Amino acid sequence: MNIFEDNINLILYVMSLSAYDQVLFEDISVKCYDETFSVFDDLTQNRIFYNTDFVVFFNKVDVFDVKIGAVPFTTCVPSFNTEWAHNRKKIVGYVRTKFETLFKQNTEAMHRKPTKSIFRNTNSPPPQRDVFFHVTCATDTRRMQQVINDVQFGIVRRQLQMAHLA
Ligand SMILES: Nc1nc2c(ncn2[C@@H]2O[C@H](COP(=O)(O)OP(=O)(O)OP(=O)(O)O)[C@@H](O)[C@H]2O)c(=O)[nH]1
Repeated sequence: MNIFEDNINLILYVMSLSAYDQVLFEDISVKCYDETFSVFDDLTQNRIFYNTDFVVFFNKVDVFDVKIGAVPFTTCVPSFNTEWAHNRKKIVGYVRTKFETLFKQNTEAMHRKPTKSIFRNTNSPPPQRDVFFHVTCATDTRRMQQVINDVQFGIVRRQLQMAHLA
């Protein structure tokens, strides 16, 4: 990954909620969900993003809703409670917890081990960042506009808070 800026405020991370039973086109030995968690893990470990907020979109929920009626989530996670294997709320909760756990672990690791910024010759201050989640259907443009507005509002509010103006 090549990054030439160190003042990135926000990363929009889009994952396909409906891909729980799919594997990568380029490598059929890798499950799409494993890849999405792994890339998020890499990004949130990267010290360049020590002050960067993340917004995770659980996208393609419309496709997910149709699929989950027929294909249980245990296809992806065999240990998942079979009673909830068709339950969107429980599944989204599970996926969200996975993302939150990675984010928390990696943020705490940055707190424990401050290192020199690669851009400035100073120690990085403790990370001040957060993660937010939205369940989306990108093709529903009206609803997406509301989500984007919420995200923009969140960015402005957070910048004001960091400047102690809100
Ligand atoms: N039904 C539905 N289609 C979507 C949604 N988001 C994206 N798509 C469609 O999925 C296709 C692939 O979208 P891209 O933006 O190219 O995403 P990609 O990551 O390159 O491709 P995929 O791995 O297939 O998602 C396009 O036809 C999009 O219109 C969604 O939330 N619901």
